[in-house]
Amino acid sequence: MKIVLASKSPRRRELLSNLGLDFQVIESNVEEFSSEKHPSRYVMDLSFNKALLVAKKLKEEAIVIGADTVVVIEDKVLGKPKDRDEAYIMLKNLQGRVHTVYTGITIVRTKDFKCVSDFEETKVWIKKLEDEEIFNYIDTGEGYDKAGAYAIQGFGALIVEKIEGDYFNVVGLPISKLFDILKREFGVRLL
Ligand SMILES: Cc1cn([C@H]2C[C@H](O)[C@@H](COP(=O)(O)OP(=O)(O)OP(=O)(O)O)O2)c(=O)[nH]c1=O
Repeated sequence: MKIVLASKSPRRRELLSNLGLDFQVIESNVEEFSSEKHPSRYVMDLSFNKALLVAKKLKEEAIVIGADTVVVIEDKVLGKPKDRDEAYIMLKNLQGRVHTVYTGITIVRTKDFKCVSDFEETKVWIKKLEDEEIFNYIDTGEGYDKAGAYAIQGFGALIVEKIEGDYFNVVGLPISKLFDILKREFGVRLL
């Protein structure tokens, strides 16, 4: 069965490639908007929009995977920072505290448009940071296209104290949950 990743994220691509999976990438370029208020429903809704848009364009039989990641602190949902000031505000808010990373995933089968959505959540503790450290971190440039303005897989590893839950979920794709769904709901076995 052909597998399509509906994402422009190089991280998601790399995580799937690491598993030796043969798949195609088609960006969805969908507008990232959802009226859902709860983070878990919000990320599932956006992942659904991404996967469905790509699935509708395909002529052949395939399984399409969409995902969306946000950082949530108290009731605030943080996406990607639009500039340096916003990155600073996000990191200042995250430092010295715990937050939750939510990733929603949706799998759509083009044959019958069976859709399954789920989400994963991981708690992340960021160390207390001096302003100088925050600015130096922003200057690495790696946080701009990442939810919450940091990348745990890069220099961000230096500012993370600990996590509770799936690491890959923070990077943007909860691989273990994804394969459970592929096996259970679509009969796709990878092991
Ligand atoms: C918190 C965190 C997020 N991220 C990334 C994962 C996601 O790619 C990104 C959140 O943006 P998303 O909107 O989820 O994804 P995207 O725009 O990169 O790609 P697409 O919509 O095409 O699938 O933040 C990290 O890489 N490391 C981290 O530590």
